[in-house]
Amino acid sequence: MPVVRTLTRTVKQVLKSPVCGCQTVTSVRSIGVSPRQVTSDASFHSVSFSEADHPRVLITGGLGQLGVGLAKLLRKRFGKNNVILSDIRKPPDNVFYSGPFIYSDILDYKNLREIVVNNRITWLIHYSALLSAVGEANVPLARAVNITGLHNILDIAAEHGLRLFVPSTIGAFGPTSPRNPTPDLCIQRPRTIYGVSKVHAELMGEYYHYRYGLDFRCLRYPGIISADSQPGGGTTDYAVQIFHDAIKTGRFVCNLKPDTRLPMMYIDDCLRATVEVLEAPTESLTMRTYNINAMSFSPEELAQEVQKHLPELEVAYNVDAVRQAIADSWPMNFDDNNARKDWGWKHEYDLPELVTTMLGYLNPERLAAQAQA
Ligand SMILES: NC(=O)C1=CN([C@@H]2O[C@H](COP(=O)(O)OP(=O)(O)OC[C@H]3O[C@@H](n4cnc5c(N)ncnc54)[C@H](O)[C@@H]3O)[C@@H](O)[C@H]2O)C=CC1
Ligand SMILES: CC(=O)[C@H](N)C(=O)O
Repeated sequence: MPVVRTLTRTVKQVLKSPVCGCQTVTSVRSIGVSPRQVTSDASFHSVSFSEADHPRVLITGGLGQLGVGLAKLLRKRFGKNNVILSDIRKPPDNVFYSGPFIYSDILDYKNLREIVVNNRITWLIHYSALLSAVGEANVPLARAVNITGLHNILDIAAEHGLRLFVPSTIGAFGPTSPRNPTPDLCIQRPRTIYGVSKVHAELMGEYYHYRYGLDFRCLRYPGIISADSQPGGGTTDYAVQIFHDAIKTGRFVCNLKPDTRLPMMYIDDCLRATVEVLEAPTESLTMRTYNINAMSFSPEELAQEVQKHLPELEVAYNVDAVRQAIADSWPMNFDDNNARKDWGWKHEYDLPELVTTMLGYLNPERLAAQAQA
């Protein structure tokens, strides 16, 4: 009975929480006899009113394709020092000097908890993961990072009353899911460790939400395309590489078949969606995991669009069997009507806009001028 009372109290506290998610709740790991227990009212600093206005954000796995861009966006909104990037890799100079950075291995529960406590974190954005292709190449590591790491994140978020964002992916669906289009709720039987771990994250996050009142928010991202950051080993990476090769060598060898259609999105739309769902009023969220989408195309269609700007571009195909099998099991089109209806999701970049923007950004003259500035 005391456990039930604690949980009921926890849920009530969370429901009463302010927008920044600055409430403190009882440790989930402490529900048993965990030595990791901290008291629910542990408070090491007094928080002034103006500081409490903004969330204090920690981004895990922040040195990958998406983290640095998200930190930049959030720092503009909440102030440089309110957003901490973390990773297990060494940050390049430009990242290190642009705002707070901290080493954090998500497999180290105590270290993670210390960072959250010492920095009075209120929003946790959990980007650490091994993506689809690298995950298949090292299943034990993918299982550890994507599943054990997530357990640490969930417990710390619940224990400290954080608002938790964990991205999922089109890869959370499999060959038995409806593929054209794929709705939010349908069969999910992915055949990659990456997909399995993301379905696990969706379900565990939702379970912690309903069981412990955790403010869990999750978007299923399509393949993300960015100019100033490199993808980390996924199946959709070709859609970034084509731009670099088109400009550098005028020749691109694609590792997927020409007609492999997948949902895709420009990074600015992805990061904006992330901020929007994080800021959405609780009552607008009828679900905790949403599909979001912008466009769908095949390598052939993308190449044709790039060739409108760079007609000399030559494209050849050398199919990678692992990536092709993964892509063939993923959605071709993504149904994101619930996100549009509930919290007003609207993409800004379609295929022509994406290609113009990517080529404009990677224009050698622009990059040279930027390097000199
Ligand atoms: N980029 C994309 O196209 C998509 C990304 N996502 C999700 O968005 C999130 C971010 O994606 P990206 O930035 O593209 O990933 P990425 O692979 O580029 O970066 C992941 C980061 O996690 C870090 N990491 C690995 N092990 C770690 C550990 N033990 N502790 C702390 N950090 C660790 C890596 O050092 C890396 O910097 C991931 O969860 C991914 O699944 C979802 C769908 C599409
Ligand atoms: C779509 C994703 O989740 C990622 N880019 C991958 O291809 O693994």
